[in-house]
Amino acid sequence: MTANKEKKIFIIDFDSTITKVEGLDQLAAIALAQSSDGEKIVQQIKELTDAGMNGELTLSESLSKRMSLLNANKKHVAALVEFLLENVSESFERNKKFLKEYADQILVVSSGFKDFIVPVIEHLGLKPENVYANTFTYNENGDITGVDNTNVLSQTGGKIKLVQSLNLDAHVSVIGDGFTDYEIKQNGLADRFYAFVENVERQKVVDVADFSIKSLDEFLFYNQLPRGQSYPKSLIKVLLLENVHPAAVEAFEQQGFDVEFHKGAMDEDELIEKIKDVSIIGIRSKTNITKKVLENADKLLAIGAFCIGTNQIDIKTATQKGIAVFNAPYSNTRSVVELVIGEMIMLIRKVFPKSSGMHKGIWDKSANHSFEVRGKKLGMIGYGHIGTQLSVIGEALGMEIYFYDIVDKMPIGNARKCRSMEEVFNVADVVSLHIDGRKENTNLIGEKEFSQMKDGVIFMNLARGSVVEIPALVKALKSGKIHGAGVDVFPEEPKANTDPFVSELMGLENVILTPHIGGSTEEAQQGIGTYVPERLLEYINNGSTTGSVNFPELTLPLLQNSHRLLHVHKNVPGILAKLNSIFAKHNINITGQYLKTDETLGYVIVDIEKSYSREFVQDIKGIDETIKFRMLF
Ligand SMILES: NC(=O)c1ccc[n+]([C@@H]2O[C@H](COP(=O)([O-])OP(=O)(O)OC[C@H]3O[C@@H](n4cnc5c(N)ncnc54)[C@H](O)[C@@H]3O)[C@@H](O)[C@H]2O)c1
Ligand SMILES: O=C(O)[C@H](O)COP(=O)(O)O
Repeated sequence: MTANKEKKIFIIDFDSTITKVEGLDQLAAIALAQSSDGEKIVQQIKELTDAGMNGELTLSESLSKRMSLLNANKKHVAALVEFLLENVSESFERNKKFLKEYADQILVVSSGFKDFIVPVIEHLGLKPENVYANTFTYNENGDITGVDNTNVLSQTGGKIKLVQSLNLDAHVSVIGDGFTDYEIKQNGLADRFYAFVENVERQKVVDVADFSIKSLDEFLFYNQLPRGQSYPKSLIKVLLLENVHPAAVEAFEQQGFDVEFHKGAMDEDELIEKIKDVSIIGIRSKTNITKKVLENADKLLAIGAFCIGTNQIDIKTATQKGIAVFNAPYSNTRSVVELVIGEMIMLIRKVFPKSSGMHKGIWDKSANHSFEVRGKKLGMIGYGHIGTQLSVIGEALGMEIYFYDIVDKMPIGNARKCRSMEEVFNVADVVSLHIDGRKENTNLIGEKEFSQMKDGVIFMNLARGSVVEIPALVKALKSGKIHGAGVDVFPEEPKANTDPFVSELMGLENVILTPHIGGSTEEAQQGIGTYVPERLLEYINNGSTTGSVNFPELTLPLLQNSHRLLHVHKNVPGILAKLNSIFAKHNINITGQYLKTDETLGYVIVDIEKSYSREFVQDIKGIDETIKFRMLF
């Protein structure tokens, strides 16, 4: 092209680019909703659309075939407009400011129809006079009869002819999802073609594109244009493992992140490979984020444990690398407590052996060795969120509560604090573990501890598999020392539901085995699926570290009319002075400053006026103790 490169024109496709769907397909779905073979016809129309977009059919062939199948009128078009307004691509909705500001330079060129395009682009602040598209023809009843055939866009090669006729003397960028969008560039009428894959990815189109973009934000970022996101979220990879709740996937996708979801956990080798381009990872209890994994995680900003326990994460290394870790400290507390109560009653009544007998035709009606929980002593090791909640409900069932915690805890209700585990073991009819999985707790309960318990005790572990020596538990069960056990967590757990489970506890009488489902209720998972992404997004979008398990906690005001500098550094004396001297050297006007430190980390947030130089940013990054540095605006 020989053109005035100073002037920039943006040609944007409509269907599946500005909106999430193809307008004509959707019109067919609306118009044929009541028809008996409607679904079949809609499918045919979709296939014809695709064939046109992929270049397998000429556009006029695709359009005329689709029109002959369509049976729509003005009422359906109005319903379509309503639908499209609800289904504008997220990144276009996000960047209305750019669209409005650059409206004179944006041309919407589409083989769709002005009848539904114009109301949508007006909603985005674009100009109707800059829309080049087809129009329907209607009869006197308002039924669509066809297309205005005099419009070049109804013909094969229509977009090329149209752009040719515009004689654009400018640097032209085309953004679209279809092959016909690429053809504008192919015919020398544009400088760049961007394949837009936020809604649909057509390989044939991606293959010929100069760039493939997952959002409008990416286009604006590459072209240094005003945008709603300082760094396009579609370039930020979020890896969600272990079947976290769909609410989590939705939370990230809604904001335009590049989300990858897996049902199972990943082992170390897989993770080492995967983590390289991941910025946020979401896991549950089965994925170990080890030192080796973290050594390969140079882009990683945050880890979300979609559960309570964080012992599967090497927190020390994460902190040294300036990676913030979040969890859901109480979203599944109640679910665990309910399972403990349920199992405790089943175990003390010996319900499971009786039930298994019944399935084999054995009728064993007897009260022998079956008890109520009322009046019994419930002993807990660990009196945190779960322990205290269990304390309340156990007491409501008429139990006496005893507990031991390494931290001094206030007893709830009539619960009694013990000074050692042994004191609890000596007195309890039911022992339940509610400690965390820190290294020091590995094999905390073994032969010695079981021997300190009362004969015929009920033992429950719904905390962590690593805290109990399984051979010792098996021995105590076989000897009758333990009357029944409920075990939900194991030293070795399958990574996925398809992997087998093996344990010495299998086949023992009055032992309830559950596959680590203490926190697996719809309610808990829904709560966690909302809570953890909220924390992660607050951190990524705003810098707030509310609820972080390893970062100094700071809840920051929303960023307004400033740029925010987030500086994570080793907590040694003099960093603030170094930062301030750089601000002074570059004459930076500070509009807000926040600082929080703990033993290892310092976290400084500075809001500054928008103008600053590249050298200023380099100077900040150059501070020796810098661990991580980000700018938000
Ligand atoms: N089975 C499941 O699905 C499931 C679900 C949720 C939580 N959990 C496990 O339950 C654990 C407890 O959860 P929480 O929310 O109550 O955690 P929490 O952190 O609120 O409470 C743990 C308590 O244990 C105490 N503690 C740690 N080590 C101890 C020791 N050796 N002796 C005595 N006390 C000790 C701590 O001081 C703390 O008060 C979690 O860490 C997690 O591992 C399992
Ligand atoms: O730490 C927890 O919250 C529990 O162990 C539950 O873990 P999960 O999410 O892997 O079921």
